Amino acid sequence: MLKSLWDGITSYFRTPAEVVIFGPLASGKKAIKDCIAPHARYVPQNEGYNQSIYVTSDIKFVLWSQYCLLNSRFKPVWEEYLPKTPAAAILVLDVTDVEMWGTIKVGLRNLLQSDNLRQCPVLVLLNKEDIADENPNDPQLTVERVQTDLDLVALRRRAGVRSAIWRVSARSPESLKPALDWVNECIYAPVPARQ
Ligand SMILES: Nc1nc2c(ncn2[C@@H]2O[C@H](COP(=O)(O)OP(=O)(O)OP(=O)(O)O)[C@@H](O)[C@H]2O)c(=O)[nH]1
Repeated sequence: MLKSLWDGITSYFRTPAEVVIFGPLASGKKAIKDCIAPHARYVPQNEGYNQSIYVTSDIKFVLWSQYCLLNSRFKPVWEEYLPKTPAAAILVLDVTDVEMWGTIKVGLRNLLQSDNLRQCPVLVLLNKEDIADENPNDPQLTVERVQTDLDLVALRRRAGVRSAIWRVSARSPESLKPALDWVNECIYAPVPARQ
């Protein structure tokens, strides 16, 4: 009883870890957030930039849609509105949206290399694998292609950050288990990034 009261008090004063979930429109960011933290509370925002915030007692989720990600002229916006030192960044892509990929990959690579995200762990989720599996002959993104186009290996080597990439489905919580373990580890057992 005393311990849970103490845990409650300390979590009230603790600064929540910030997790950025970003990606193109309708790729499944909210669905993924709902799998990670179904009871997180929505915090209404006054300003736009397609940002939504949800909080639990120890994590603040910042969800960003495509609007600002496509073009590096929005760099001042990323720099101002993205958390400065997020505990983890989760890029959610629709694995079936190959057409969109050609347009957004450069913007996303630049964003990952921005000062805000360059040194934080990056998890890429190729979401909606259930649809891709039902239509195996339709074009779909591969782990290798996304990894290469985003230069994830180079990013990891340069900044010493952790990165991972998985195909998942927000409709199948089992497929998300390794990804969620990874996020937990980033938040609760962080490895300091190289300067
Ligand atoms: N089949 C399938 N549908 C999914 C999956 N994930 C999300 N969806 C659906 O895709 C649509 C968009 O999902 P959201 O979670 O709202 O996507 P979002 O990226 O938060 O959307 P915006 O905030 O509008 O950019 C919804 O109809 C979801 O039910 C998935 O893994 N499989």
